[in-house]
Amino acid sequence: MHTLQETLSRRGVDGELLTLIQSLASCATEISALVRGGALAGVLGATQSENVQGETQKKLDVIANELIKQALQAQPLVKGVASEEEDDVVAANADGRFLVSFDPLDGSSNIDINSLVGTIFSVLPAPAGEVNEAAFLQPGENQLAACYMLYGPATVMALTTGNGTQMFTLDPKTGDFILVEEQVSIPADTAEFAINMSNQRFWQPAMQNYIADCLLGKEGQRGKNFNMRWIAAMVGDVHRVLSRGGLFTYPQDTKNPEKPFKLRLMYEANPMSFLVEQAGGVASTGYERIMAIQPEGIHQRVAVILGSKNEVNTCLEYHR
Ligand SMILES: O=P(O)(O)OC[C@H]1O[C@](O)(COP(=O)(O)O)[C@@H](O)[C@@H]1O
Ligand SMILES: [Mg+2]
Ligand SMILES: [Mg+2]
Repeated sequence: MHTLQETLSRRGVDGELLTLIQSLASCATEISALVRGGALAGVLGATQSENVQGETQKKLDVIANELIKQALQAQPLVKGVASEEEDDVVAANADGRFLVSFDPLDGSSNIDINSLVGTIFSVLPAPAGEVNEAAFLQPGENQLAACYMLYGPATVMALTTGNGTQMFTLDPKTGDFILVEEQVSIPADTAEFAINMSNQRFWQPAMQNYIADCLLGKEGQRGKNFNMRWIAAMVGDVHRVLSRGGLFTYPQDTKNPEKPFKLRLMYEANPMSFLVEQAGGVASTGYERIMAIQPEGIHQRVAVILGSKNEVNTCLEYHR
């Protein structure tokens, strides 16, 4: 049994980064307890407010955001934070070395139906000078660490500091995250895809054709039958991909011409891409590697295709 701290020390992770990751883990432990309390913890339902993206905030979105924001502002190593639920960058400590972007509660539509939700973090180095939006606009390749916590039947954390992807499970008795997998490895081949099929008529031809060929199964040119899953929480879908392989995508669509992409680069696509690549998978928009994108805004959205290497590469061939 190795705790998060023991594991990161043994792996030679920089002591300050280790301290920061422990703060992130503590936030997740608190959110996990609130999620478990459900209606009894007063965390279900919506608020009257909208976030910067025009989405109605759930109570738990706001509670998790405040909890994480306050914990990170109190952490001397953190210079600033950017959150899905904050319009602008929030300054923390001028001497801090790290910038943290986060999705406090991913899978918001699942909260009230007692289904999977999670939290996603991305850690970047803080440049010298003022903390403003420009400081955060670094490609995903610059990430020092990325992790998600999934509040499911068990609370789990997938973490990378750029040397493989590790998986931990929260021990409810001690409150420690315990190492359960030292090197996650996504199988290169899969017969499972994850996409919101209700948007099918709005996809671009490349994705239409790729999914159509998967659906033809054994009789089609792919020559095998595919299974489909959709959790409606990226944390849940990516966790399945890390656990048993698969292809997950939220592609470009024309449903709302002002919003051709759904997932956010800085606190969804980039950290998940880092975790997937470090587990041997691939993460692309269809046309470029997600982690190579030069961001233009903290709430920027991108198309995401990630998961098992050979399957994602097959999907990318349809985009060429
Ligand atoms: O409602 P849809 O179209 O199925 O979208 C589900 C997607 O939206 C998200 O829930 C967006 O994240 P938030 O819940 O943090 O806004 C993803 O986690 C998920 O993959
Ligand atoms: Mg999200
Ligand atoms: Mg969210």
